[in-house]
Amino acid sequence: MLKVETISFSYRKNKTILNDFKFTLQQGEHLCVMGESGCGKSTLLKAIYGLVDLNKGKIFWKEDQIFGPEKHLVPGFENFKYVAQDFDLMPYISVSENIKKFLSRFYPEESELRTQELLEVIQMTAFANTKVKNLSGGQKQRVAIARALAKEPQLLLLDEPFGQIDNFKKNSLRRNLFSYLKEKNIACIIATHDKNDALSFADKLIIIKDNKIIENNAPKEIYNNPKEKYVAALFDDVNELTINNKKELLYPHQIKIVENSVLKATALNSYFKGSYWLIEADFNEQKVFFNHMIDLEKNTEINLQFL
Ligand SMILES: Nc1ncnc2c1ncn2[C@@H]1O[C@H](COP(=O)(O)OP(=O)(O)OP(=O)(O)O)[C@@H](O)[C@H]1O
Repeated sequence: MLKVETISFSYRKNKTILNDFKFTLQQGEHLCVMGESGCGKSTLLKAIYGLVDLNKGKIFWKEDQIFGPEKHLVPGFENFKYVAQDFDLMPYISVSENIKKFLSRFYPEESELRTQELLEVIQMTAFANTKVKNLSGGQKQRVAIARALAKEPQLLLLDEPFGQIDNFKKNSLRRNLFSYLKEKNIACIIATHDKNDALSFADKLIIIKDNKIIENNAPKEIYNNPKEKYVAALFDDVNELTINNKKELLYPHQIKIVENSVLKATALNSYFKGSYWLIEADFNEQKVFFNHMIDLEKNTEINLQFL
């Protein structure tokens, strides 16, 4: 189990990046970390892996304390694997060889089987013999994940793991990888901007704002009861409306057009989203965004209902 005990960290004096961060994670659990760019997601992963020296607090994995480079000369904690945004692969050898480098040379048959298994997880079997230098950014990212899994870690730290992968591949890869991790009971912490990583695959979600953890809960709870616009906006376009002198946060799917209502609005723009349209409208001089099956002409008068 991971215990992050009230840690603080800054790269420079007077600029705290992680301010009193505190949370736990059980073996096999998946945690997503979200927050605006520069809020400290990558720094948190580095701190957990032992790549920085904390100003305050302690981190434990089970009974072992994780130390930074001052006390632990070989960077990184041995039971963890960290896939950073720059993947650090060996460019002049093949995809298979990159994975095998991390497996035992003394058991070539097992090593081959394990490599095949991991190639399937990252959907790169067809590229087994391709040199890494000839891969795209997204393919390199997948090889880096496979390499991190070669010697099964107890905790996998992933920084924007699908950032360079196209949507088509991303969804099936995500399903593959996270079910593989669950099957092997490998805990995972993912720094991400992608709500799908959090909503569909994480057991827990942490949200960072102004260098502090402002949410730590099940993703569904945070999504359904966002405390503030910052939180809701990580998931979707969000409307912050003043209704009867009270501020309300509504996602676009929580507003719909009805035949009659006292809530009058005027359509301004329609944006095609594939299976629906996102309508921008004026509601009492406030902008509202909501989903609708068809597009609306500019200046169409509409009646709204808030769900
Ligand atoms: N090596 C460093 N030295 C000094 N400051 C740094 C260093 N690395 C990051 N920072 C600063 O620390 C803050 C947090 O950076 P970090 O990379 O952790 O953010 P992030 O949430 O992962 O961002 P993104 O979503 O854009 O990847 C930023 O203000 C960044 O400029």
